[in-house]
Amino acid sequence: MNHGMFITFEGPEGAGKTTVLGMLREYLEEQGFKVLLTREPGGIPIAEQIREVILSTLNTKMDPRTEALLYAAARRQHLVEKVIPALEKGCIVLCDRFIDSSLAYQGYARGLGINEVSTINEFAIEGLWPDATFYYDIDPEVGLKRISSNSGREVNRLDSENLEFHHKVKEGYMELINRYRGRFHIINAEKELPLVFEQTKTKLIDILNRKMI
Ligand SMILES: Nc1ncnc2c1ncn2[C@@H]1O[C@H](COP(=O)(O)OP(=O)(O)OP(=O)(O)O)[C@@H](O)[C@H]1O
Ligand SMILES: Cc1cn([C@H]2C[C@H](O)[C@@H](COP(=O)(O)O)O2)c(=O)[nH]c1=O
Repeated sequence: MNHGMFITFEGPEGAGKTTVLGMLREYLEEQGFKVLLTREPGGIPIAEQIREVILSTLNTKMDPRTEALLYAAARRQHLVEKVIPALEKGCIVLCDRFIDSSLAYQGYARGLGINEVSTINEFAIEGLWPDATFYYDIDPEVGLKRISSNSGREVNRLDSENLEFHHKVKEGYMELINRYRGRFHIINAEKELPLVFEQTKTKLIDILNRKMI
């Protein structure tokens, strides 16, 4: 099997992941790599429908465990239908959020417990942890300001949580970075976009070179 690389991108709201990912895809394709850029929750019709249910601002009564299970269900379908086939074709899969979002948002910030949320997600991913994860480090207030000044960006149910929740999300990520030291690569996302992109690109090239040795 010609196995590609699975790279995930994480961070608080408005950190710049989606913006950098678009630039990264263009750069990697220019270098001749086969790339799949996708996102969670979503990336395929079933998971995009689950995304609508989770993120609709109308669904204010959603129980935290229901929320965690829906993210895990969307993850499972997206992996089976899209991510695994692309990896089998040797693609570099760039995924905007993955399991660490569930661990930080549902496990830590919602208070369900990182270990508990990890258990349901291990059932969903069957051992397919990312090869590497980029964490875009930003003060949640700065990220939320970026989102509110972007008129094209809808504010979803999770964005609308209070500031305390968003600070907890960041704390949750700090826990994960301690837990999975070798996998995480931290990028200062408060810098200017060209610098954020350059730092990501340099680290990613290093990761790809090490894999090819
Ligand atoms: N380094 C940067 N400096 C200033 N603004 C930025 C930077 N990177 C991205 N932005 C802007 O911030 C906003 C949010 O960026 P983006 O959608 O890429 O973030 P995100 O991490 O994907 O957010 P979310 O996970 O909440 O969807 C956009 O308007 C984008 O143009
Ligand atoms: C995968 C995943 C996501 N979330 C949250 C994080 C964001 O608030 C939204 C997704 O919106 P984005 O604009 O695509 O970043 O969902 C979560 O709480 N748990 C997860 O597993």
